[in-house]
Amino acid sequence: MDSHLPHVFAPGARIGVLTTEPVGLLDYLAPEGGVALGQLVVVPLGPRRVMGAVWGPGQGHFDAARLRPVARLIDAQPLTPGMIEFLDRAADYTLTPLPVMLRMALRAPDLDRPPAERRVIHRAGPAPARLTDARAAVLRVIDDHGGAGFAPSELAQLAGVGVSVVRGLVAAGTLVETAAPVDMPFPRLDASLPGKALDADQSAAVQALRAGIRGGAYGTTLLRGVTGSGKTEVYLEAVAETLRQGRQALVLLPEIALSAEFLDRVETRFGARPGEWHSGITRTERRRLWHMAGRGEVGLVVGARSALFLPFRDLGLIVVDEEHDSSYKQDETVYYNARDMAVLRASIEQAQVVLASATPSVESWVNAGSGPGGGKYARLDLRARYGDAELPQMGAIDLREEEMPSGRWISPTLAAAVDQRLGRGEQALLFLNRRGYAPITTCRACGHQVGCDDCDARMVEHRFQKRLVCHQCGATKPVPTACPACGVEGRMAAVGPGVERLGEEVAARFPDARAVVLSSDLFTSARAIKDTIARIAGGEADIIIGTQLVAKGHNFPLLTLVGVIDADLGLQGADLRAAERSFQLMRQVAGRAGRFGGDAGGRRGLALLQTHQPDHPVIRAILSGDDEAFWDAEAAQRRAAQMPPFSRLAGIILSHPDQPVVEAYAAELARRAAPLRQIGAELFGPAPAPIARVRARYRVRMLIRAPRQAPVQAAISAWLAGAPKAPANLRLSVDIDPQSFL
Ligand SMILES: Nc1ncnc2c1ncn2[C@@H]1O[C@H](COP(=O)(O)OP(=O)(O)OP(=O)(O)O)[C@@H](O)[C@H]1O
Ligand SMILES: [Zn+2]
Repeated sequence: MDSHLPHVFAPGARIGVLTTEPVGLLDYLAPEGGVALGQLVVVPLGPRRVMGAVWGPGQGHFDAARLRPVARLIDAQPLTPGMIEFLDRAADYTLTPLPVMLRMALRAPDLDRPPAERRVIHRAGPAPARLTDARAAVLRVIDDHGGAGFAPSELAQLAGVGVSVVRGLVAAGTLVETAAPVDMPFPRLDASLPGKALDADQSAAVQALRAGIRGGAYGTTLLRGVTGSGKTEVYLEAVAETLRQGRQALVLLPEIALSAEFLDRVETRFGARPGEWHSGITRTERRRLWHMAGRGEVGLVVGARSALFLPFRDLGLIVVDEEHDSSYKQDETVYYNARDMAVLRASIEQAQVVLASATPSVESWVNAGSGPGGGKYARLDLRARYGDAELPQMGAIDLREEEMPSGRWISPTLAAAVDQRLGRGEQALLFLNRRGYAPITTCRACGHQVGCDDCDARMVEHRFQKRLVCHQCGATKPVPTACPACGVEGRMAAVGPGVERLGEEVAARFPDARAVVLSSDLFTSARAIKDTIARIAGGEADIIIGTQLVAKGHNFPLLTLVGVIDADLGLQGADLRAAERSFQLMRQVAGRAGRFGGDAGGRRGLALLQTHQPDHPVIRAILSGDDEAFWDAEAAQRRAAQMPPFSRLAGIILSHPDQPVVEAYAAELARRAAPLRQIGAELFGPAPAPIARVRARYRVRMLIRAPRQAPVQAAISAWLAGAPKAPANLRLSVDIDPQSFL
């Protein structure tokens, strides 16, 4: 933002208002009393009234006589100039229309309504004597959210009942309706409470981060530390320093909805809980946090990727924990990577970024390295686990040499290791990154595999739900008893394992063990998963069977064995990140083992990888423990192949219900690619996407590869601006820095 722009506009001045409608920026007249830059307003648009934000002086290309004044101001803190610049630049970078970007930043309920109208429902007494299903559903929602307040209509909607049911429970005294303690500030976090005593690596890292924060300028640091080394402890000290400077901090976590443990740690360190921003919070909380971020009345926000678009008043620190995690990339509506947008936002706000990981992305590794392309980020290392906990010992189980009857996936060697832990009262985790019962349902008579009607995907049997489920579109159907292709009865068979089936095998082999299957689809709420994780940590299970849900960040003190059922699962993909992803996932899941050292009564953990390819470079790298060599080799390969971060990629995804229509249009686009060639970019495709049909739409992809410094966004804009009009119902998305190539 140019610093000479006025920050207040006099009454009647011509101003530019960015609306949340597709028309985007329009000129209006500043209202009586004037208006500040960034002020949220309601403006007339034709017969309607729409929301917008004052984005700067008017553009001028609009007849002054026809200008209309702003209808009214919204009672919220104006967006800061930094926020405006961030949204502008994020829109440019991701090639997202600016109004869509603004809508993302205003994603808090009822922003344009005065707060006085808010009424909320809380639990007040015991369940009524007459407890209908509808009433029980309401109480379940309220109890699942641990006492949070709901608007009556929101509560009814979440419970899938009419508002009258909620009113009935209020009348019965089970619930109470009160005026909402509207948008209360969050309790102050007390940074002066003592932190933990730090070891040498931790202290050195904290010193460096503190210095950066005190400097008050932009900087990004890769905080690399093996699992259990205390990265969290270190960045909490960076949060403390930020709070002491009077600025706000944001910690992004993958799977935040599940991270009860993290919130407890914040409370222990700072005496109060942070603001939370993720899909599991209520509308009331969402609205409150949005306003408090803008007023500077929440010191620390812990959130999912979209928390990056909160209107912080003065953001001094952004931590991206598990920075390599693919959930930071949003692959719909707005295609953005929260890690990269965090760096952008921090550079505008003069803030510090901490990227924390035991297994950084190759991009961050290169940026923080001393090799070609490096030097952009600082790097700090925590080299050992905290205290006397040791990293787990790693081993491979060569499945070619194990006796594996069909329908069994736990090798005798792994089973023996599990038995040993059971005998010692320790826990074992069996990891299989596949939800459901079996990935394939096939007919033994004709070989037909049951697929989704609308997608090019097999349907996955979920025995717990008694349905086949498409993991692309979510469609379900009953498991057929007769083959849908040849009609033969009784020959349908489940092929391959999912976690549910592995659960069956565990029950049969270890009948006395308490086993629990952890997979997101087996739980009805985030809270239910959280509770189960807490119970596991408390020792209420002997064998945990889980998908990647268990790989992330949990501390299970009794867990000393991790068995990876199929270490080959992720190795095959043609994806440029297949090796990297497998490596990260297996390192992370292995890192759950033996996190508590001798004085906690624990032993050194063991991680066993079942594989048919013990000599595969990724498996060898994991076994050897030489992570640096692995990343250096990955980076060298990317460089040789001119792949990111040594070049830039953009994906173009087109879809349409008719295959010839989308193919013809894509071919036409490809013929007109001169603006891309002008910047030295190459265009690959169009080609059918690897999943060529999703939700009954045919999908075609193109891939653009450009030199690192080339203005790829501008070239794509010019290219698409010169394209012929798209056929009706065609969808085109641009994915800058794609993570998924499906
Ligand atoms: N300085 C310290 N004093 C006391 N306990 C510590 C210290 N540092 C770390 N710990 C403890 O060691 C365990 C691991 O630390 P932490 O969770 O911060 O590691 P991490 O590197 O973030 O782990 P991961 O990457 O596996 O999530 C935790 O139980 C933590 O409380
Ligand atoms: Zn489908």
